[in-house]
Amino acid sequence: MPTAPNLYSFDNPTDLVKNLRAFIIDAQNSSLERHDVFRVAVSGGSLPKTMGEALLMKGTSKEDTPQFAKWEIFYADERAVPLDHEDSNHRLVKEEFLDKIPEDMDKPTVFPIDTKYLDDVQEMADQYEKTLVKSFAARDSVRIPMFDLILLGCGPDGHTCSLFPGSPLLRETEAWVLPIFDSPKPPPKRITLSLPVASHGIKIGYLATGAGKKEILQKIFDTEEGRGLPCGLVNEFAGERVSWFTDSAATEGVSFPSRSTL
Ligand SMILES: O=C1O[C@H](COP(=O)(O)O)[C@@H](O)[C@H](O)[C@H]1O
Repeated sequence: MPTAPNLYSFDNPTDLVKNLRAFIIDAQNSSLERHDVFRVAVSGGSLPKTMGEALLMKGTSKEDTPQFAKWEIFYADERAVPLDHEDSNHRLVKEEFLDKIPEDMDKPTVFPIDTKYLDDVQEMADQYEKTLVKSFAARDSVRIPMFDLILLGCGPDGHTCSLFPGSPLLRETEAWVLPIFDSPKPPPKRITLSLPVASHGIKIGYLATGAGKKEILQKIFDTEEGRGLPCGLVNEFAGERVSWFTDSAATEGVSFPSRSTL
């Protein structure tokens, strides 16, 4: 029976960024100790900017510094658009984070979608799953890949990755990566990690800030209905492995207990 997720609520953006950084570096250090690689799945939306700010802060020691040469970055979801398109999650991650890594630091290995398959999202999802199989199954012979860290966002309707409320995709138990042909939020064609994979990280971090997230956080943390939304399901399956990084504007009115230190 998984225990409850951690809900962190910070009074100012600096504290949030510092704590998010500590959370990511801690996940990195234990992964490198365990298997000398750090496999991370990242989302688009509001996450890449804050993730960039957190990771590009100067470290105070080797233990407090990202070892990007050992990082493998995958996408928790991606839109079926060219990599430089304004809707591309990869473009966001590149502009907000990858392009800003100082010259004297190593660069992570990044796995964007193969844009050869923009017109065939089923094939795009299958090919992306093969990319994951190469990195995970070959080394660990696993049934469901376990990322060292999954960084997620929460839409105002409770969607996470590109798993939307009420979607039949939420019932998937076998596939690792799924195609979406008719996303309720544009663009319609996307690929996404399936729910079993998205909730199977050693650590899972959510970023949800601002008054625009207030209603949905209240629903997810305080109501039965919210526990059935995609973000609520990740909370339920992963329990204490999930940590939410939020601010006071987003948690105003949430009864579920929050903390302001890791
Ligand atoms: O469509 C998407 O939205 C979610 C949530 O975005 P946010 O801006 O509300 O944080 C995001 O996590 C996902 O990657 C993206 O494709």
